[in-house]
Amino acid sequence: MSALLTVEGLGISFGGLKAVDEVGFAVRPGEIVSIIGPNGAGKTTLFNMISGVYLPGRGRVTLNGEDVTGMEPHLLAARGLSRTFQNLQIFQSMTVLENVMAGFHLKERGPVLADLFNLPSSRRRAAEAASGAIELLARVGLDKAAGREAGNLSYGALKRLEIARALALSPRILLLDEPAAGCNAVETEEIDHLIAEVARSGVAILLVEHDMKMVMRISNHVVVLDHGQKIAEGDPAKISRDPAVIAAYLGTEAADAEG
Ligand SMILES: Nc1ncnc2c1ncn2[C@@H]1O[C@H](COP(=O)(O)OP(=O)(O)OP(=O)(O)O)[C@@H](O)[C@H]1O
Repeated sequence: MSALLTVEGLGISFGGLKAVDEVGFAVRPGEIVSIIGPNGAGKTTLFNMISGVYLPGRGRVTLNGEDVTGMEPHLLAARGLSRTFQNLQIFQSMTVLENVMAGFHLKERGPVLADLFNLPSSRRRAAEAASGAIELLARVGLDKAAGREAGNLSYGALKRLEIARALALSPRILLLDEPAAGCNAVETEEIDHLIAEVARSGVAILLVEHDMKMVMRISNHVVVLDHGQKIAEGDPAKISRDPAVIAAYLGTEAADAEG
């Protein structure tokens, strides 16, 4: 199957530092691709360039055959690219249902006047968003929590809520920034299953994650960064025995031990 997302020669510098340097890879529909690497390797910066948060200094991002390099996040969302963030961006005082409905409203962007005057078209959209949101909550195992205030959920449930909200945009590709960070083993496994189920439905997944066991369990393909450069890529089995990858991680541990 041809690639949905293609990244070619992508790079950015901050001052004199090449935070990401000439990185390229591709993601196909239904595939789970993970970006790994030691702290400061450039993973989040790469994500930020792909999702329109940073303007790349060099290179190209192609989504479904269209050059989308440097395109703003809402325009990327309209083209089927949705993302979550490392630090949860949930509205804590809103209900679980309202949080997912907010995702639908991002997609719809209905006429403001219709909403202001509470016209039938606006009420219909709200009803559709509510039923769509409940379906999504069932998919992530949170339908019974629909009426609860989001701030009262466990951390793992909040992470799943964030994925539900990203899915409200009906993405073709979902970028997940550390979806299991801060989760215990049971919560991580629930997120594992959810990501695998979303991929099986045909959505491409691009993941940044520190939990190496999770990465090796669920990824079809792994891209390894170190000091902004791609040092390896391949399936999990190949990556786990790649000498350059082992050296990059051991180098970090040695530095940590010295510090
Ligand atoms: N906005 C910025 N301004 C200056 N330097 C930055 C900026 N963002 C990132 N950097 C630097 O770019 C490099 C890559 O950082 P990045 O956060 O992308 O790494 P990472 O692999 O995501 O790390 P971690 O695993 O710790 O999240 C680091 O040296 C970082 O200090």
